[in-house]
Amino acid sequence: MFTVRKFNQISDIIGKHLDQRHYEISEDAQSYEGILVRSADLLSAEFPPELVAIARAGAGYNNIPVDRCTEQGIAVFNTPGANANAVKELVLCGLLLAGRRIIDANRWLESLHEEHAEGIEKLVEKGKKQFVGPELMGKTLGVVGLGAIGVMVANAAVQGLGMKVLGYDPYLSVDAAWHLSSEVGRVKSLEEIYTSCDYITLHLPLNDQTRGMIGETAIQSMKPGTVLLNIARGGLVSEKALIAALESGQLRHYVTDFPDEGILGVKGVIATPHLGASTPESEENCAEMAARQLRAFIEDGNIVNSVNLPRCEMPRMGGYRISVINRNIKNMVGQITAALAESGCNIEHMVNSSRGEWAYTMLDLTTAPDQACIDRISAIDGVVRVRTLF
Ligand SMILES: NC(=O)c1ccc[n+]([C@@H]2O[C@H](COP(=O)([O-])OP(=O)(O)OC[C@H]3O[C@@H](n4cnc5c(N)ncnc54)[C@H](O)[C@@H]3O)[C@@H](O)[C@H]2O)c1
Ligand SMILES: O=C(O)CC[C@@H](O)C(=O)O
Repeated sequence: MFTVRKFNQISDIIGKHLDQRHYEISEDAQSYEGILVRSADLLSAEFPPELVAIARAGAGYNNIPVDRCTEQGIAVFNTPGANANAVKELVLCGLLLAGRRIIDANRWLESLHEEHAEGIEKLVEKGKKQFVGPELMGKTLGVVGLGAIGVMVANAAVQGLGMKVLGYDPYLSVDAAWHLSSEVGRVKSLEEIYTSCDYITLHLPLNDQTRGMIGETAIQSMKPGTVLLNIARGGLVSEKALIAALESGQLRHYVTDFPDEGILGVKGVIATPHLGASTPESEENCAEMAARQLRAFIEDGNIVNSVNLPRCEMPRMGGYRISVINRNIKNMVGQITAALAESGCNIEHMVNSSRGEWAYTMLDLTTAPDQACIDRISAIDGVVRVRTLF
């Protein structure tokens, strides 16, 4: 029996993969092997020694202390693409809201309704000229980050809205490149996005490299009246520079899913309360993918879509499986296999993968290793976690 601690409301579909006979899903357990989380902040959380994996039901994982997890031998997973369509739709909505001044017009209508009991139709026709707003067709959209969401937004804007689209992503994956429409122009610098786009939308992770990337210099190099959309993470944009730019008209609108007390009420801000992934479809997709990955790792040691460990899968073909997380330094596999030989264990199957500074090995053994054998492997310099999976 395993315990999984849930840190947010997560779709009940997780029960399909983490069934009651083998898993207890708890909101307050103190000892647990797995975590399921959405946006809860775990950055300063203390983890129990039994914890082996955290699955983030979503794309961004800046709420998880990934480096600390790796040092403690905890695998971190996310669910790339599982909520991309929901976010794409919110971005398209943001483009339309900002382009056509729909929010201001709606507010005005509500005030008319409060002030006038009748004659609204005449007032509507007279007052509508204040809300003339440009069409999107023919305008240029810059997409920063061409991952699961960025590609969908870029394709929808170029193919469905008739916009010109420029995309920037220095780390574009082969998979994303395959899915990107050939009508989307790829640029090599952010400056090209800033200087040539009417609308700019951000779809990249928040990390030490990207925090505050949209600051005064970036905003000042944009076209006057640019609309900036940020459904990715609030920290990508410097609030001080943003507010000054909205006040001066350098930015016409800031469409964001990450409002706070600093920007709410500022003219030109169109905000939603972190609704990007809040559709039944994406909540289910994310929960299902997160639960499936958690189970594959807890029970079989298999790793798919981890953000800190290499992809590594080996089908179960019998035997006694152990898994090892270690630093990616020389002679680790040699030392692990030597420790097994010393304990009289025969290896039937083995797989080893590395990713940057870390490596992962799974070994299926003919006989169950005893505790002395596990201790011997754990004692190898660079090994941070050894698990028995039988
Ligand atoms: N508002 C929401 O509810 C919501 C929902 C999903 C995702 N998000 C946010 O959107 C982000 C993107 O999600 P995704 O599913 O497309 O992720 P993804 O991993 O598929 O794509 C991210 C892309 O950003 C690119 N990138 C990384 N650093 C970059 C840089 N410095 N400049 C340009 N591109 C860079 C990567 O190469 C990758 O292609 C997430 O990290 C998350 O923060 C928000
Ligand atoms: O869980 C959510 O509602 C938001 C998820 C979103 O921020 C993400 O990064 O995928």
